[in-house]
Amino acid sequence: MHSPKAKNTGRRDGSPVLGGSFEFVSLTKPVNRSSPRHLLQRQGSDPTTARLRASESPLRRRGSGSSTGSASGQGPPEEDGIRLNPSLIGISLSSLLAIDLWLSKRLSVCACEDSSWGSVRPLMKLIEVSGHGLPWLAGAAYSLYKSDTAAGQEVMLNLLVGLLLDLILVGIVKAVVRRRRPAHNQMDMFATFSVDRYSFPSGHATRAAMCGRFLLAHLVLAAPLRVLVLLWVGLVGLSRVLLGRHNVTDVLFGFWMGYCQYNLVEILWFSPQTLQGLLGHLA
Ligand SMILES: CC(C)=CCC/C(C)=C/COP(=O)(O)O
Repeated sequence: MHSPKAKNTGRRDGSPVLGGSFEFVSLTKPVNRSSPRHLLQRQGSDPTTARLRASESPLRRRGSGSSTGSASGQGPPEEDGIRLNPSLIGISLSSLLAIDLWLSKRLSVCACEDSSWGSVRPLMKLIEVSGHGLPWLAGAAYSLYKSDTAAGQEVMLNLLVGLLLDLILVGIVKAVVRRRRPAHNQMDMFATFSVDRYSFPSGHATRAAMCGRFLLAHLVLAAPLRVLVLLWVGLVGLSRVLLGRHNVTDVLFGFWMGYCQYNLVEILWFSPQTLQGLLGHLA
């Protein structure tokens, strides 16, 4: 009788031949072997997923010098064994990541002057400046200084608070997640912080979403101007991907985060009384 563990008579590349005997691999227990076949399974049988894991995983990037066990012939460590169990969430996440990378690469048509839409790059960079933190901070501070009504000062002060909060929160998430910017990005942005070498989430997208909501809620704008604000928010997000600065998920998460940040600004809202109290404490 054939044993399920009978010698593999598959092809040289490790794939089984129809009619030959098959080896059964436990999906519930880590396999402690390091044959090329199992290494392939560990990377994901789909070559795209395998490549993605190698290029995306921070563990692999940061710990390239660390032993995975397989290279030293000791077999994969426990952690790798766990990856053998393909959960639905795991598969969905890697598929989403694969689509994200593929789509982002396809859409990065202004990543450099030689790209297919390279001539539009200056316009995209102009949109980038319109969503940069510096002009927004300077604009809000100037408006606060120039405003001669209490209501105007209150709104501008809270916009300033929101912008600072945005810089801090985005900085924290970028430093924690540490997702590198796409390889095709040219790092030629002006005035960046060190965390801005990371791409998740897009700071421009969070700012655009938060400021967009802020403007719509606190400025009395005619309908065409409201549409323009929404259009600007969308264009800032799109330009991040077209310029090759971000992957699509960086921008989508950025929009969501910026949307939530506005809620936080509303919760923290500084009234003139709170402000006077704070200033009184400081004086
Ligand atoms: C120097 C100041 C005040 C802000 C930096 C703004 C900036 C360059 C953010 C990076 O945005 P992305 O994450 O969208 O590339």
